[in-house]
Amino acid sequence: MTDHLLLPAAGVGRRFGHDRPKQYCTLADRTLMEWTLDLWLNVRLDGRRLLILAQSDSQGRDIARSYSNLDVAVGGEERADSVLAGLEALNAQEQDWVLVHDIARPCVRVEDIERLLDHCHRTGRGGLLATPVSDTIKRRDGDAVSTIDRRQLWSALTPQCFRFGELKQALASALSAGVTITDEASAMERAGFPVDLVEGARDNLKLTRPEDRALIEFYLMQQGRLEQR
Ligand SMILES: Nc1ccn([C@@H]2O[C@H](COP(=O)(O)OP(=O)(O)OP(=O)(O)O)[C@@H](O)[C@H]2O)c(=O)n1
Ligand SMILES: C[C@](O)(CO)[C@H](O)COP(=O)(O)O
Repeated sequence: MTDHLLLPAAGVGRRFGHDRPKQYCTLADRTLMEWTLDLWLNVRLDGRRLLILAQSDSQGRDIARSYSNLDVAVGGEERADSVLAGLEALNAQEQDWVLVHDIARPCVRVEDIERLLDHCHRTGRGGLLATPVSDTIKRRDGDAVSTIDRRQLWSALTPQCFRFGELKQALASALSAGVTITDEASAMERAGFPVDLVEGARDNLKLTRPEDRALIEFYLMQQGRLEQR
């Protein structure tokens, strides 16, 4: 079996509110995209690496050209459409493993990625990096507010790692059924495939809102990847 990597990077970053997609916001001297691509250079994978870009994204194509062993595919309307497009472009063997990682998560730790991959290789079961919820969680239903027991609640991170054939089938089935899919695991759960959680570090933050930027810079400094200011 071979291990491949898909990097969804075809979003527009609406919640970040920038004049350009958030994957092109700069942290020190590099774009968010480059911080994440650089991190993955430290992960040994024997398969293909695919950066999934918006159709008209010339900046991403320019960046991709400066990385060896990085191919480009065109994404779709939603993240799940982009991942499915990436799987179709990958055209791997059914039993190959596919890691899917948000380009917007530059602080993921190599050791966490390796632990997830090792879990999948050892058990033959797919899974995802996740972190236990630490806040008290509320549900609001109209004017009614209630508290949800958080002892079984986890925040899903990426990468998420599943077998190529099963993931492609599960994602295609969910999308054709019109189901809203925000991560690969939810499509696999729906299809009845096993999904395991592998605890990952909480600093694997996704750049989503403007206030996340300073925290990601801090985490990059904490990890020794960005010079302390
Ligand atoms: N059609 C899409 C939408 C999102 N993504 C990617 O999926 C990852 C996680 O999605 P999210 O954080 O939601 O990014 P955006 O969709 O860009 O953000 P927003 O929802 O605020 O527009 C990002 O790396 C994003 O580039 C993608 O490849 N294709
Ligand atoms: C896949 C993901 O990172 C898991 O938490 C997340 O769902 C992607 O962000 P989105 O805002 O849901 O597209």
